[in-house]
Amino acid sequence: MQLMLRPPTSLLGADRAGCWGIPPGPSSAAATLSEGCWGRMEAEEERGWGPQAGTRPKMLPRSQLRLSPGEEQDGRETRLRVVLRVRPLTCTETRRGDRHVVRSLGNGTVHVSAARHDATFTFSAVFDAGASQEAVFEGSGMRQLVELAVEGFSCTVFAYGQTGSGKTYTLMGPLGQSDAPGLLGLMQRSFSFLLEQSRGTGLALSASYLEIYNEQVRDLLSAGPPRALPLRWSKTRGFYVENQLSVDFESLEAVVELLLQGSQRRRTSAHALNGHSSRSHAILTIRIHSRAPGISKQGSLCFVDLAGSERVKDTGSSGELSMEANNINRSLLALGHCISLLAKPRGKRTHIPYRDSKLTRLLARSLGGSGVTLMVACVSPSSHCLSETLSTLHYASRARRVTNRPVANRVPREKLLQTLEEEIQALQLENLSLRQQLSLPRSREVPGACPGWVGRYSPGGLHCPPVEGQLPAEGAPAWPSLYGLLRDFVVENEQLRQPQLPPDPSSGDIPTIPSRSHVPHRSIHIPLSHPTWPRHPNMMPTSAHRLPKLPPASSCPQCCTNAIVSQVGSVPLQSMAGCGGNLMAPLGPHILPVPNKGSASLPLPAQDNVTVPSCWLQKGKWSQGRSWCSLRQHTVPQDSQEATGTDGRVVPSAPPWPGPPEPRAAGPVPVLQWEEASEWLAEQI
Ligand SMILES: Nc1ncnc2c1ncn2[C@@H]1O[C@H](COP(=O)(O)OP(=O)(O)OP(=O)(O)O)[C@@H](O)[C@H]1O
Repeated sequence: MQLMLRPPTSLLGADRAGCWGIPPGPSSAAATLSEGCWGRMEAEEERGWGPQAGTRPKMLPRSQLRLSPGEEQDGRETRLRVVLRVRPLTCTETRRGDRHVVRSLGNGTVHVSAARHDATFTFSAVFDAGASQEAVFEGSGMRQLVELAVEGFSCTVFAYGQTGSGKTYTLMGPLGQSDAPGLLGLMQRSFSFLLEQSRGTGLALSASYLEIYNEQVRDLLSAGPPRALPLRWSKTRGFYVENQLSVDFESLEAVVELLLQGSQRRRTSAHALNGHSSRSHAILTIRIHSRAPGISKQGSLCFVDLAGSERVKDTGSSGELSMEANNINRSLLALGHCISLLAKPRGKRTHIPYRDSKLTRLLARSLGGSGVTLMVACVSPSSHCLSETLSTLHYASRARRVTNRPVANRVPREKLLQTLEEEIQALQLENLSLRQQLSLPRSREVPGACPGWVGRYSPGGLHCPPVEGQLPAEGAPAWPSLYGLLRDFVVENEQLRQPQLPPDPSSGDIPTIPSRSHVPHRSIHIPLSHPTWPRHPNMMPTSAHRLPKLPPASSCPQCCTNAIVSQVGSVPLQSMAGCGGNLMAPLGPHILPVPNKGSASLPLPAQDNVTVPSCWLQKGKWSQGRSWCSLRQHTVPQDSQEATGTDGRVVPSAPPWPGPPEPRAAGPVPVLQWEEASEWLAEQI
């Protein structure tokens, strides 16, 4: 699909033609943006930057939008950017003889005039009825928002306004009219720009689409009758929807098709003010995972098409329609309440009642959180809608005072790896110092073991290049090996400290143990019952060593074939968990299982969502796509769950996963979630 971002004049004419009355006054108000990043734009708006009537939208130089890998912008207070769009009068309004009561004065200012209501409001940009879809895309700052999402920020654009004020039109344009590219909305233009950005940069893109209908969260992409999905909260992720379907895409056609499919499933009805009124809030989220080597960022771009506020007497709703309207109004009220509280200076803010509605829970990050947010307020210029218009304008003005502290999202895996590496390094240094005190050799080199391993994890050389064939390749999951190393160092540490332990046959060299008072004591938390934890009655560390949960390596049938060799550590391993006893290494180097990239046992990012390739959405592939969910369950062999080990040998044991301490039977167990692991690790270290 070719997206023409600058529509021919004829198409713009079509946009304005027909029933739509174009008001007199300033020509197409396209905002002129300051040059700089999002934060700078806001600062300059404060100094009077805003839309200039009649000027062409100006694109920001890309170089100025790029954030450095250090993200020096992170955490800085940034205001919500609020722009206003005034739609043209509809046929009905024109026929009725409604007057224009909303006029753009330029410079981001809009004037509302009516008998007893005369008011002026200022926004970051104002688009009057003549503004094209392109002008809104360029002038609203949407392009910058996409760029920030690519940089790892959680970006949200939400359209707010009375029913029939043009929210859906602004975000999606008239859906299904692919022959009129000039009418494409912010979404399609953003997709197109995003895909342009992703070319050759290794971005992985996926989309999810849900609606909040009558306070129920429903997946718009999953097949079958809509069913409510649970909304959960976690310390690291905040509020999130569990089991939401997420679909990978690589082309504009694919994502536009998803948008179309989802929107067709969304609840809509006709009422007096809109023949195709949305009865639910819709949230389409694009997740952007940058796979560039070095820095791994995970941004998101979220489009929120709020259902319109409505006065039941105006819309003539009754029965189901009126119940929907009540739910819509209630959630918008909760949103307004949060915005009012968030508009206060940070020091004076009280508790923000995000939990009052599903909508505010899902928007928590975008409002007062760590995201970057654009609000497009939509109004009708009609005198008939005056009070609703004023209400929207007040609402939007208040939203301008809300501030966020945007923080770019790094993939948790990165943090996890970094923390593990730091722990390993610290432990290694400590063991070295213990060995010095015991007059032992500096390290227990095992003849024939790979030198690269030690090189990489020597105190000063955590990041030395790996030796080919012995370490995980670039992009391969390194952390199972890091866990193995950490465990080895912990065991060695305990051996060096505890005289009653049997000497390590591989080194045979632990003479005396210093008293604890002589050595600095470190506490590394490792779950003793972890499958890779070597069980020995005498080897139980006195400090509660606990490692973050790991998926049982046993689940990966290939892990043995992909084993890597470690020469660090010397615990007499009878067998390694998850390798069915094949990895016995009582005297030699440890063999640590490295599951294949993408194998079922590996924790994948974003596991709360079920990700399927977009092709599965095609007819006939749904069942396959859905059943993929169940791949997240895998089997742990019985032997890896037993913990005997009274003979001084290390025997694998079943790990009690945090939660209810039920003994787990052999069979499917849940795969570790990255979020859980990193969360727990963060808590423990
Ligand atoms: N800027 C515009 N130019 C031309 N037509 C518009 C514009 N804005 C809205 N419309 C038309 O107005 C009608 C109502 O718009 P839309 O459905 O987008 O409103 P809405 O705010 O999403 O309403 P609801 O909240 O009820 O879903 C549609 O027919 C749409 O095509």
